[in-house]
Amino acid sequence: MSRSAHPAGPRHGDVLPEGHYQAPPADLNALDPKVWSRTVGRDAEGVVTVGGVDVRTLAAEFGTPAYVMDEADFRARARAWRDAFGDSADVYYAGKAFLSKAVVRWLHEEGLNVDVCSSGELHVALAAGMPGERIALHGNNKSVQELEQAVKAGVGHVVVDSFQEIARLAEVAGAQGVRQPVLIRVTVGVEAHTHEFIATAHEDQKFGLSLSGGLAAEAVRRVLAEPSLELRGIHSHIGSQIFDFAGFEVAARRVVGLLAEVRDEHGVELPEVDLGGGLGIAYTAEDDPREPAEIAASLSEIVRRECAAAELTPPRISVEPGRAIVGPTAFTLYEVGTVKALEGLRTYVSVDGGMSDNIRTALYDAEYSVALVSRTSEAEPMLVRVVGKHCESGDIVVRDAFLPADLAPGDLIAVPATGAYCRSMASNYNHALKPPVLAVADGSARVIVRRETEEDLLRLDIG
Ligand SMILES: Cc1ncc(COP(=O)(O)O)c(C=O)c1O
Ligand SMILES: N[C@@H](CCCC[NH3+])C(=O)O
Repeated sequence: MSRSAHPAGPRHGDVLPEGHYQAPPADLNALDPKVWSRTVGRDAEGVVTVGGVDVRTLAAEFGTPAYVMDEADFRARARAWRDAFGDSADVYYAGKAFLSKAVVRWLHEEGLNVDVCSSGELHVALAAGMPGERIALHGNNKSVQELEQAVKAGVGHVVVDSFQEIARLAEVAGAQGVRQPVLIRVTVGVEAHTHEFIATAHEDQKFGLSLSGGLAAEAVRRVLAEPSLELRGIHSHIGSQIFDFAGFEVAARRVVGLLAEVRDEHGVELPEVDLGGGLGIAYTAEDDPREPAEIAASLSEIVRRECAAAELTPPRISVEPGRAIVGPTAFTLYEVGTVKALEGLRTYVSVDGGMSDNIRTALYDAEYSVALVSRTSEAEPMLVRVVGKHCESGDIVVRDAFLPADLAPGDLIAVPATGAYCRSMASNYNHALKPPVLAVADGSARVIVRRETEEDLLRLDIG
């Protein structure tokens, strides 16, 4: 393995091109616990280990790129959410962040529920043994078939999102002779401080029924009029990767406002409120997420206070964290293929994956960090852009970061905090094969989602 330096790459102190980067970290070998999962560390030789297994062994045994998930960390985060809310609330893990049978089993064991938003996710949750009543079904355009499957599975909640869906679900539930519990998804009119594509509570978007426009109140009337539907409560999800709690505060106030209106108009006190997910995690050292206990205390207090003001019995709360549970538990392991220093600009480090295994940088301008993990290095910091191998110049994994200047082909690097919305949003662009997900714990690693193969691609392509 060559260890050539790249003297043309920018150095700390140079006038650097415009970008999102921060100053280089004091120690490039350090692994900031903010962005790396709990069991990550370096062994005596400086190789990064997770769950007691070193990354060189993982790469040799399972290949790269690979998503490496720290099972103990996943379970601990799931438990922390469960314990933070205790028996007074329900925690639904948002399966869209990442769903596999192993993960569903861990959630089941740790006492969490699951939210799904397609028949595919529903199928995986059921196949892994999650009881139907601990599953909630979301979606702004659920098909009749999806509704039929969900009702048949006895899902605990269908979260209805349109007038048409209320009518469709009523028919489906009626046909199966079931009274289906539902929540109504409302848009509370909050401008959440996050990327436009992942904000979901402002008025001008596809999700939910607006409170201010009266659609939510009309949805309540329609659900109450359907004998095959049981209105359990109201659902609000304001967006994703949110740090500013003010949005949740406004959302909770407005949702409780609707509960009071429903009581006044229909004489019914709805027993449940779901405040969705969306809590931010640290992708870089600049991010400061809140602990579940603090979040639980704030949300419960807001709902309690608003209910007291409206003279309502506080409803049972549910929340739907996805990213906040799975995001920090995994990193993506890549092998460096080429290192190209551009005089006066930056150094491009190409890895063996890219936008097909992490679309978030291209899609949301998301920021990530990166570290050399197969060894330590005392070389000076070099400003890099980590890019993939796709036929696309926007194929960027980490826009701006620092890696040691002696980085070379064959080195392993890892991008932390890729547990959420990376494997679940992976694509086959350029007929890339989706990487495996490895679960590592107690000194051993196993494949929980296998790597795709070229046969998989050809099996779909029936000529
Ligand atoms: C309805 C709903 N619940 C929960 C989530 C999970 O969000 P996050 O992974 O940001 O916690 C989402 C995604 O934003 C969502 O749309
Ligand atoms: N996929 C998004 C979040 C959307 C969440 C689902 N409503 C992300 O990667 O951040």
